[in-house]
Amino acid sequence: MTALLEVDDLHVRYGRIPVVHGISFTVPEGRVVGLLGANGAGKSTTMRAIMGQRSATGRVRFDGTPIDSLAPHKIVARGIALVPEGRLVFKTLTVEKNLRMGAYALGRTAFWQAEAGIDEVLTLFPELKPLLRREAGELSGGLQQMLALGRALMARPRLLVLDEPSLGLAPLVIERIYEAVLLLKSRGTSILLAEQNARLALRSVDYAYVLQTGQIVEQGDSEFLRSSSRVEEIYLGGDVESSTPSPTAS
Ligand SMILES: Nc1ncnc2c1ncn2[C@@H]1O[C@H](COP(=O)(O)OP(=O)(O)OP(=O)(O)O)[C@@H](O)[C@H]1O
Repeated sequence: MTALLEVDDLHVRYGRIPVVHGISFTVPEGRVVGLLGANGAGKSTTMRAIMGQRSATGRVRFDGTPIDSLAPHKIVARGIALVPEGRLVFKTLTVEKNLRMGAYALGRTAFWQAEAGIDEVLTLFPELKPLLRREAGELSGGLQQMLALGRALMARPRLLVLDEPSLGLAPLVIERIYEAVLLLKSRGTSILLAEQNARLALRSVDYAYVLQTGQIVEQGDSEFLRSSSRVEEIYLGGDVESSTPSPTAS
């Protein structure tokens, strides 16, 4: 299968300190690929480097074309959208304006003609519909995460890069976010998903890479990784299968 995203020998430093040490991985078209790893493993740094937000060495190709020397807005325009860790919605703008801002990556006209995209996002997250005129900062963390995901989808990306979408959210909300990931997957959206919570991610990914202190230490399909002692050792100290989040209060 052709790789939509190819990352080859990526190195990233913060000042003099190297934090990503020559990692290589691919995201095939239409697949959900996980970057799993504990806190500080280098997942966000890798995603920021792909998006051109951190300088790095190595090669990043998207749809066969190098993107590693492009400015962030050009990378977005090529068809990659990032949902950053911590959501980062525009808190003082309304929900609707936030969504329109996502379409802005496609040009000024797209900002004003975003109705079809907004309708699609509301199909995915109907909970946002009554909140379109509310300021994003008034929303709960879960709704802000839905909005952040919706805003990224407004750019009609060919690749969605999701950084820890479950972070800090209650189990019921996490279920909703992952339902949406599975729906997007069923529609053929290609996704690169960073998750600290391996048990969650392994329910959605086709294939995943395990990062530990900036290096890939394990990779495989979800079935393989569920039974990997390496994954257990890194995250769980227990059974990957048996610990799915329970649907308690949000
Ligand atoms: N702005 C920064 N300046 C210096 N070091 C940083 C910076 N951001 C991250 N780091 C360091 O880089 C390493 C990788 O961090 P990164 O955020 O990429 O990890 P992560 O796997 O995404 O974890 P998390 O879930 O905490 O975001 C860590 O050691 C972290 O302390």
